Amino acid sequence: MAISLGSNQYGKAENRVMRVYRDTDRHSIRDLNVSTSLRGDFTAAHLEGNQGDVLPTDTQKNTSFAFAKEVGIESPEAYGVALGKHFLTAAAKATGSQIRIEEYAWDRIQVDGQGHDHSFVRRGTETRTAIITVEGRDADQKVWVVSGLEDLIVLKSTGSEFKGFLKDKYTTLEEADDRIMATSLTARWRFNTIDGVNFDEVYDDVKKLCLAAFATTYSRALQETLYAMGRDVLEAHPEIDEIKFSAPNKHHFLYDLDRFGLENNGEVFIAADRPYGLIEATVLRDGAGEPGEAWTAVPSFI
Ligand SMILES: O=c1[nH]c(=O)c2[nH]c(=O)[nH]c2[nH]1
Repeated sequence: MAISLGSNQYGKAENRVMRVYRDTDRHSIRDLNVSTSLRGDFTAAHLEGNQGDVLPTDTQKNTSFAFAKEVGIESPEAYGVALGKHFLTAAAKATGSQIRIEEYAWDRIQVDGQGHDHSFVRRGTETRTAIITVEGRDADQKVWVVSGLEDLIVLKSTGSEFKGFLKDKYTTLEEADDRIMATSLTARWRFNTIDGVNFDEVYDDVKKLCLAAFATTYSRALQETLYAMGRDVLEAHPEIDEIKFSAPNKHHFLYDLDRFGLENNGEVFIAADRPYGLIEATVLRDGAGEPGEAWTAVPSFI
């Protein structure tokens, strides 16, 4: 029985390329998920174990990041065309390349009606939540309302550091004076009353206050930013006794472009997936009323 190699292609999937344009204090960002693949005559790799014609997927990854700097990301299409053409010159046996790009859309965080210079919110990702717990009946009846939001994705391209931390023999993390800080925020806030509360208005305002605190707090750690958000919410809303946050630290690592003779002054980052720091905190009012059963229906920390 004759057996032969059929269609094949290979490449690097899901390069998470973050490009920051920081020529002025008003930054802009392009956030892409880039997958590259090459087709052509790669028979020798499949049949003979010969890699002589194979431009490694690792090189394709590096090129995706290097091009974010060298070519820039004016549009995903223009960047993709440059990348796709390049691979056909770099790999002689390639007869075709395909670059698939997903772009994540970010809006500037609005602070006092103005788009912030370096703080962004991912367009339309968050879910609003509400957990209502009722105990007993008649005069003894108790109602607890916990409102919340999930997956409010925010990023600031400067105005964040992390340094002076405890170090031991396993510490390798470098101190960061200026880093990207990003998280997918979950928050839940517990009301001390339901009388006369306009829950829609409160939701909008809590979200606005959290975004503004994220944007305007110079952050020495995500912990400090969460506390600032909680403080601002409790100060503005006497009907809320407690707010809990869960915030994955969505790490963005500077991509090492020195190796290709390119400078990277905080412009090209790889957005890491896992592992991530998970920072969680409760901010509560002095003399906060008893939570009763309010939190029992709420999964994990919050
Ligand atoms: O904001 C941060 N908080 C931490 O606790 C921490 N730990 C870490 O490695 N990076 C960070 N960043």
